Amino acid sequence: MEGLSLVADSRVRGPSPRFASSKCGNFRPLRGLDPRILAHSRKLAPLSCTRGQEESIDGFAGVAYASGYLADSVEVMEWESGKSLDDIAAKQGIRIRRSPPISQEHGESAPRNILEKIIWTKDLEVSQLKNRKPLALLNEALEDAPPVRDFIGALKASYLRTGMPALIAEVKKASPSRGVLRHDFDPVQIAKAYERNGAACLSILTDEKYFQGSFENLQAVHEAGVKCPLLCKEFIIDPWQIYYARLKGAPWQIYYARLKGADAVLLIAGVLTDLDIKCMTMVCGKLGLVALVEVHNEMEIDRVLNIDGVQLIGINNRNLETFEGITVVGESGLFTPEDISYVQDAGVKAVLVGESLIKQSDPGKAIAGLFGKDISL
Ligand SMILES: O=P(O)(O)OC[C@@H](O)[C@@H](O)c1c[nH]c2ccccc12
Repeated sequence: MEGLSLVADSRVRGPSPRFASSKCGNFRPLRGLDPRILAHSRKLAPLSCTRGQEESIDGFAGVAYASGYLADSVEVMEWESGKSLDDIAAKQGIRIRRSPPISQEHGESAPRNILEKIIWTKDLEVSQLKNRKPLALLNEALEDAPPVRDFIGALKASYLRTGMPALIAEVKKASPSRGVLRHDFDPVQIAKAYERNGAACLSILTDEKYFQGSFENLQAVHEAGVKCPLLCKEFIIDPWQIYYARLKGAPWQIYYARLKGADAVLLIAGVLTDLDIKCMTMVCGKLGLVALVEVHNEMEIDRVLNIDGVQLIGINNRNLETFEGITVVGESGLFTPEDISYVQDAGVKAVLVGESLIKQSDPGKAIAGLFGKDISL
């Protein structure tokens, strides 16, 4: 994220009764991995989902719920026993509400911080896009999707080659906190410059409203023949978005052009519950994508380390510890070779950098400045 400031204003509070009342059917079919809503949106039987019934759920749900341990997870059981979703999220330290409370008396109606604001916008966007491109279509189109590239493999190879943290260079036009970072923004040109100058992977912002990114940028970079694996930098709140990231386009276009997709997606632990992350990681695995799971504090680190299948963690605070078997990415606010050494000494094997590169007149050449040496050789 843009840093801790995004969530700094959040206060721990009790669950909003919005979801408590959702037991009575008063909820919107937008919540990403809530099984009841998933079932609702796909016109399937609601979640008294036993293992036998999961067989009848195809596509995403077939991945996420085919596994008994998910259906039997504490979160699902809590949900079934009437606990509100906000309550479950709050217990995990998540203070971001997925959408505005239904009425004032059910909680503050204004977003508490910029991250919450972004998520509320995303919630609406996804619901609209979902109607236009239903999951079933995307799932079908996956058969023609191009092969994915090995995101973690590229990071490891770069680290071994240079002895320095591998660089995930971010193609980022703007951010809510910094405004427009670069006016003459040509995503393909920047991506190619990053690649030429030693980036191991690229991160492409796809959020339009707050970061002025787009899925078209992702598509354009891939189609331009950039070989670096691509991270789709999106606020994922719904597994549908993972399919969309992978396909990078409307499913019908698949029949006309062989589109190439993202190789990795971002999952933000400050927004997603453990079950969300578990399910989405499974979906990623099924689609051949890697999930970069982003954490902001120790509680999130603890949560994520307890989730099976997480291979890549992005961390913004600097109290890094050793995470065996997991590649740690140091994210955000890196400007100098000293910053790179600092996170390297703390144990990261990769860094994710946007602003300090994108603002330079030549973002590609800026890589050598950031690392204190040419890492393209
Ligand atoms: O521009 P910076 O400070 O180098 O940060 C890059 C990247 O870490 C940041 O853009 C980011 C990290 N996590 C995110 C989630 C969504 C959008 C953006 C982000």
